[in-house]
Amino acid sequence: MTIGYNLATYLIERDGYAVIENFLSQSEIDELKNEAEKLIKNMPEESNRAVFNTVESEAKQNKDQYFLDSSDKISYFYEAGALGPNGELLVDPSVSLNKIGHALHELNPVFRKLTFCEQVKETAFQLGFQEPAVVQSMYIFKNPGIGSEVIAHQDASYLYTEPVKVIGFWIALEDATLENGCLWFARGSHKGGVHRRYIRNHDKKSDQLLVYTTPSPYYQKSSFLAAPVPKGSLVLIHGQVVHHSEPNKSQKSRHAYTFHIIETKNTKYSENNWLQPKNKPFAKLYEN
Ligand SMILES: O=C(O)CCC(=O)C(=O)O
Ligand SMILES: [Fe+2]
Repeated sequence: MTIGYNLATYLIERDGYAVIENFLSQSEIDELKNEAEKLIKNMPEESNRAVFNTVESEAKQNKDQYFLDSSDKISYFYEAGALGPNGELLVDPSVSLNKIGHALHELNPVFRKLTFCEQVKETAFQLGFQEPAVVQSMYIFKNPGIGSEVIAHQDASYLYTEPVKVIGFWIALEDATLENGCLWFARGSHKGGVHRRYIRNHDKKSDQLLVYTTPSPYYQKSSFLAAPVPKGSLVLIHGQVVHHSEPNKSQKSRHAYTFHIIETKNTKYSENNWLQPKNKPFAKLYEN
């Protein structure tokens, strides 16, 4: 590891994010990428395919029970341009996916092993987590030419606890560059509270199962700094820091594995969050 935990903790407090290079070795990267390839080979039948796009189809996504149901499954989310009206693939399967989620850390042995490894536990411990739980995980593809933008957001809008204590572990499995859609951060934006929330809709007459509490605030492009990182890097993302990524217009993919941990000690996990524990509590990081 090229930066120590004291520095990482300091940077997260100052900027809202920190990069730890060489968090994964090449063989660990290969293991995760090979496993993702196997998952692609097992993709669902046409009739069970869903699109994930944060830009055009907020409303569509809200209606989408598929998203809600993915919390305890290995579900596949496609790029908007990848599927025809009947779920038929319009592009090669290897570049069709936006992401796979949200329970890889529970259900897939390879992703489980990495998520609950000593290095991850040590990182959470150094960041001051006392009883962290892993709540969700995603394999993000950001495929060449088709990988869509992720609009500016705070992770705490989705994974709200009181008080707020959520950290994203975002691990680059390929070099993330300006060209292929690296992360961008509004430095210091984690200090201004949670700007809006994404919650379960209590209006049972509405066909929107999930809603934002307010429209997205306007975030000035000029306040964001790019965070290009080499493969193997861990980017630690404070739950309140505003971040986004551009579409991938390059010829190179930008695979990443990401998961989120919350503090469970002396916090309350919001019952309004889209993601709720089903049948069993969230997996405690130190006990697995
Ligand atoms: O990979 C991306 O482009 C966005 C990921 C993200 O927002 C997250 O992991 O919290
Ligand atoms: Fe995020």
